[in-house]
Amino acid sequence: MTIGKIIDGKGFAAALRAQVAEGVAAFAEKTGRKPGLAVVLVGEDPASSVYVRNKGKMTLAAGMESFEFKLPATIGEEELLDLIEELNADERIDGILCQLPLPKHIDEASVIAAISPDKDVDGFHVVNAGRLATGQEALVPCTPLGCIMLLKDELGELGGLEAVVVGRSNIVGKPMAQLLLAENCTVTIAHSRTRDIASVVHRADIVVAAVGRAEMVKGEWIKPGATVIDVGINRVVDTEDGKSRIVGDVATAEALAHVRAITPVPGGVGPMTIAVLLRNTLVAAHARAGLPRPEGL
Ligand SMILES: Nc1nc(=O)c2c([nH]1)NC[C@@H]1CN(c3ccc(C(=O)N[C@@H](CCC(=O)O)C(=O)O)cc3)C=[N+]21
Repeated sequence: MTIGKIIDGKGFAAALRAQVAEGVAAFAEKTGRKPGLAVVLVGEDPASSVYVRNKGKMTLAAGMESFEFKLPATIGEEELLDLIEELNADERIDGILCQLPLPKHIDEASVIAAISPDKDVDGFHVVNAGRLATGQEALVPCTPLGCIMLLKDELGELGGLEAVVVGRSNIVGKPMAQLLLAENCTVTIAHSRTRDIASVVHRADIVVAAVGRAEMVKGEWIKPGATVIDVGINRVVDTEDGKSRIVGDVATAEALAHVRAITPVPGGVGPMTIAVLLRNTLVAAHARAGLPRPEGL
């Protein structure tokens, strides 16, 4: 039995960050300032804290300015909205990311709506979602854009291919479907109410799994030769050694016998998300400075 290729998302992300760093240097040369990214973290979730720290490090490594705001979980919505207003008005800041999920007493939609669309490097604002859906220039959500970059690198032209996105979230599934459509794929979104999901997935040349359920997509669902992008990051406890590890939404070991190529977890889509965040911040900085989009990004 042949075995598929494992896509090196980690390596691709490192190359993208290096490319962003070059663009940052050129931007600083032209404008006399560095692009700036503000990350807002509400509450103490340890996994989120680690992730925010990594983002801060990589932001600095790319030559940008990093602004971190750690707020207590008890902060009121008004106070958070006031901070976002300050960040919107701060000329040093090109990108604002408010880490989700937020505590239950804060309305996420209101917080996202408060971020200036021009600084919305997550691409979560309805203005950016609408621009993406209507084919206008937009800030595009980092994870789906990273997935498209990996797919184009692996497959070249995507036009005419059958793509199935499993999951319909606003942050991954829906924008992923829009991006695949913009690449002229035939796009299906499957979800928890889809009937016979196995046979829907089996049609696909491209499968993007973004449901947040550990190893839910089985190997035999995959059409031979399909390319699989696994967006899931699920922490599971190993029944054998009791240690926790991270697995994707795809049963990778099974799928490997069927795929042309597949992203691993970890080391696949996750690192791309952060690299694209830096890319989006550089793109936002150019737009805010009235400069054309940096080439090749
Ligand atoms: N407004 C907002 N924007 C986000 O983009 C956002 C968010 N909120 N909330 C949390 C999720 C999670 N997220 C990850 C990004 C990279 C990795 C990553 O780099 N993972 C590595 C390491 C995994 C590990 O070992 O923990 C990997 O997959 O190889 C993981 C998770 C962005 N998020």
